[in-house]
Amino acid sequence: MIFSKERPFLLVGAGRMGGAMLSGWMAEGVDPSAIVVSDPSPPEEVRAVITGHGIRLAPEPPAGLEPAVVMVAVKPQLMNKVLPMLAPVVKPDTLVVSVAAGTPVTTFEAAFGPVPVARAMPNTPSMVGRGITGVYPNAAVTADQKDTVGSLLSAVGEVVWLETEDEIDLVTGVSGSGPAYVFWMAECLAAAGETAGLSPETAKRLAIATVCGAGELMHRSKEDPSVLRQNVTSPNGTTAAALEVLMAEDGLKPLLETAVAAAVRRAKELRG
Ligand SMILES: NC(=O)C1=CN([C@@H]2O[C@H](COP(=O)(O)OP(=O)(O)OC[C@H]3O[C@@H](n4cnc5c(N)ncnc54)[C@H](O)[C@@H]3O)[C@@H](O)[C@H]2O)C=CC1
Ligand SMILES: O=C(O)[C@@H]1CCC=N1
Repeated sequence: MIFSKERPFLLVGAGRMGGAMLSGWMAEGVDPSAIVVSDPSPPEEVRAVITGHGIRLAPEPPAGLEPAVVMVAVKPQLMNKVLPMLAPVVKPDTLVVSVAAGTPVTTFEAAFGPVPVARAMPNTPSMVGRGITGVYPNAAVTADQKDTVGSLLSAVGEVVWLETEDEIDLVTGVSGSGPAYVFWMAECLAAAGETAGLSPETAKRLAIATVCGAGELMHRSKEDPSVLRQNVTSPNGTTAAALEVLMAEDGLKPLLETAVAAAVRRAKELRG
């Protein structure tokens, strides 16, 4: 890692995403004394992680800090306010990592000069070591810095290096926002079970266990998801009956395509 107590890792914004990664890093044994968090009001559960590990917390980037890495994890709409506050601590060799949807590399270069910038798009399963992050580095990112970003992100899940910055918006639509689609599917499955006549508790329990179990099976199996699907589907059986609805021309596939396209479009709008 290129950061240390003297030249720390500064996390700016420890909310749902920043906090999820921080929790993941603590679980993986990253040195808490090499981390500084700047956030005026982190959520209670993230504050507990910060204080529990004795991580330095400040409402603003502490003056005089010379971070080796700054990770920006605030809302894209706050960039105008946060980047000028960060400018004094970003040194020419500070690696700036942004997880913000939309905000392009040029915004960071305009704020800090020709510094190394890596745009990353993680997701909240990073909290349990099962995230996936797409990363696009600008030309100024050194091999050591790339290694550090790769190690940090792979400590909390998988890493996909991207060839072009435009791909970040696509990653956002698929895996950045994707966990919410899966949670919604679990909610809908539970609601459908309730409509069918199960108690709310049982329907929810069945839906959650099914989504988690199918996810874990897909994770551990070497088979393609389509094979795992076929393994559930007896000819002329119950699954086939349900899949006929989900796989219809106006079924889940076009719906998800429309949903992902909406997320990608929103990511582009957030560029401002
Ligand atoms: N939540 C998610 O699943 C994902 C979020 N992202 C990106 O992460 C960024 C943050 O999103 P969330 O964590 O969901 O939002 P959030 O609202 O949960 O967290 C934002 C944090 O920023 C803090 N903050 C506000 N003003 C600040 C300032 N001046 N200096 C430092 N911190 C400040 C807030 O107190 C809060 O803790 C966004 O840009 C989003 O696009 C990226 C991938 C997934
Ligand atoms: O909803 C959002 O804008 C952020 C980016 C990806 C997930 N959450």
